[in-house]
Amino acid sequence: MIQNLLALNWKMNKTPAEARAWAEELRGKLTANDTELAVMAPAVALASLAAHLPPGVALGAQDVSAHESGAYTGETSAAMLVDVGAKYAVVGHSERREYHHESDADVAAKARQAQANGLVPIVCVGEGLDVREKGEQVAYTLGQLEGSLVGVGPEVVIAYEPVWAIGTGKTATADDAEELAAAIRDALIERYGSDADGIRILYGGSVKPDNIATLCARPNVNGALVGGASLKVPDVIGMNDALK
Ligand SMILES: O=C[C@H](O)COP(=O)(O)O
Repeated sequence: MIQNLLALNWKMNKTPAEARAWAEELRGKLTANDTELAVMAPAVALASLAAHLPPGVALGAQDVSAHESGAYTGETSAAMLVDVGAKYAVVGHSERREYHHESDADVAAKARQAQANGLVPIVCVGEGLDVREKGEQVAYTLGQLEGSLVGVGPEVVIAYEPVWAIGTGKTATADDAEELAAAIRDALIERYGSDADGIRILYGGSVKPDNIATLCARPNVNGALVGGASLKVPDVIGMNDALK
């Protein structure tokens, strides 16, 4: 049995003070279940969250540099993220791929750097609407996965996020999510053999308290990467409770 991961991606929302208020509101409201909860916060809010998150809630970054250290203005290294208490780093989110032109090779380099420093990369893949309309979502997503995992070990989380479902209110059906998650699982088994058994595959794209249970009930979907619904504590409690 793979433990579900509820990964909250705040994107570019919440100042450190707002992050602290969110963490304090969450305290005492979380009921124990078998789901791991993790917050992917803006880099400047990580220290504040590390000090105020309820025990057991993990911390993550939304990106990480592909470089160890040095003259890379504006970047944050994996070692810095580990030092501030992060366990996870999202890499290859579709917004990074689109707005920052990150290639699969860039994503793989970031994932390798994360792993080299003890961070677990959450590698994002998923097709756009044009690909989906042509029915080529499986081949496209597996191609992205292959390129994004070059040299990357099995200590990884995969997030399948169809771009057409992100922030649009359009959710993939549970069948859509499972189709891709099962294909991703097969590719991971081919790549890692039995080491792939525990790899979590998340679904992301307009996940909310009222659809998360259905999406994550499928055998190959082991949690969710949530954007919009991660910002308000009652929604987070609702999603966490729905995964019981
Ligand atoms: O990282 C999260 C995804 O981009 C999904 O965002 P969303 O839940 O706002 O659709």
